[in-house]
Amino acid sequence: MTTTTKKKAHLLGFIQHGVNSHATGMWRHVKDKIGWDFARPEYWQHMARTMERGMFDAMFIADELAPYNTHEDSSDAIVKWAVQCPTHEPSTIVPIITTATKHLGVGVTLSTAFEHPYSMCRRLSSLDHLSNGRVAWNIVSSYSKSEWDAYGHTMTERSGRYDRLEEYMEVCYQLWDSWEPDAIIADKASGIYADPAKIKVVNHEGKYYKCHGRHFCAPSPQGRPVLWQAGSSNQGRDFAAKHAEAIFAVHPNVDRMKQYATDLNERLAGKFDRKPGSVKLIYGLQTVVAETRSEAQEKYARIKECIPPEGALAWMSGHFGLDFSKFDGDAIVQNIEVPGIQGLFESIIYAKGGAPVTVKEAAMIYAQGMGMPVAVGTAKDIADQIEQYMDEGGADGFMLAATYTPGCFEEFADLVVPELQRRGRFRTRYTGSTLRDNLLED
Ligand SMILES: Cc1cc2nc3c(=O)[nH]c(=O)nc-3n(C[C@H](O)[C@H](O)[C@H](O)COP(=O)(O)O)c2cc1C
Repeated sequence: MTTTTKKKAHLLGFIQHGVNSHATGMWRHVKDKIGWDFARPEYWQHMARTMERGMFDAMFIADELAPYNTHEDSSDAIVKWAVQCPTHEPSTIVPIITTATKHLGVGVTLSTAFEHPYSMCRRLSSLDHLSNGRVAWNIVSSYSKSEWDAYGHTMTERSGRYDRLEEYMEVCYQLWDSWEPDAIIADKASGIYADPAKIKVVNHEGKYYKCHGRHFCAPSPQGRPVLWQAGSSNQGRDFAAKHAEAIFAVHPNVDRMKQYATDLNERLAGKFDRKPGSVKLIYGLQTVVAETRSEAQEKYARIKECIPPEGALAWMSGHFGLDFSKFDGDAIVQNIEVPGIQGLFESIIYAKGGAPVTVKEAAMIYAQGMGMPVAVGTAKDIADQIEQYMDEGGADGFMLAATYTPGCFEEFADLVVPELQRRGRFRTRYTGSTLRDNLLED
């Protein structure tokens, strides 16, 4: 008789370096950040230790570079309702998180749009050194007009952004791979620190970038950060299948998850000669856990009460690059095309299994957790749902969207993690020494 071992889940805490993450209005929840200030290191140290106690793979920090300004051609509603605003620079908290922990990784979202690959590589190599190899990079290229306005550039359209991103990665790989492993001699007697013959000068003259110089950092523990991606258009999926080691996707139900996993595996094998299943598929999930189902439903209702309708609509306008204030609240989203994040818009379109969703409904669904499925119930209920998404939907793990913090992660670590461990679906100790080791293990 053969027994098949079911795969174990990977877990990440999905947040922003700001007053509010991805559940709009959560800053006003009675349990949010009691005694904590998001702009102080103690909060991040506590969040990090909580996630490490729960044996998460990493904390994953989303980012955008400026408040959205699509809604009514303004960022008023965004600042008024704290819609991902204020948000501080994400890489500044990486060393705080990694010095408070031994194993927890950090995924950091950094846009390529306004930064040269040379300084991006230097920053990421430095962070990988300081964290002992626990850094991932969520590669984004600025989908929001507000970012281009803030940096004083005209926004390029999607295909141009991906074209440029390809070249960006080419430069990054050259820089990260330019030091041979034995380039450092550090011979005090002769005074020779490194062998120049073993450190390539990168000479890149491309359509978008020029780079002539040596990478300023010696090879870091992981060599390069774990490469993460969340592109969801056709081009975005190809980019992810070519470059990513892990993907973050949001799908509201098992069927959509299954379709996505099949599509990705076809791209991996068919277009990029990579093994199907070799890229970790991490799906967004929001959880509301309690000792009883009725208590969990009660909690969920309190969370939803915090959402400000205007802030919800403004967030949707920001993510999808379209001014939803111009639409009738009863207009059907299935009839609307958006220029912004395609994959997340699909999570709205399929929010009711493909049945019509109005703009008004969409805004409230989206504002509560970016269109992710919400698991509400006891630890057993949530573990059942997690197992189903893994066994039927192809998930390798979950990006757990914050509600009130740090409470939602404390509750998950205390209640859901032990249940998953009892079922053999989650690690009971960290086995790897780097984020890549831990994340890529089965
Ligand atoms: C689940 C998910 C999370 C994302 N998080 C971010 C983010 O934090 N910052 C950002 O600038 N873009 C983010 N994006 C945007 C994408 O990485 C990508 O740039 C955008 O979707 C445009 O590419 P696409 O048209 O291929 O989807 C996210 C997208 C998805 C699907």
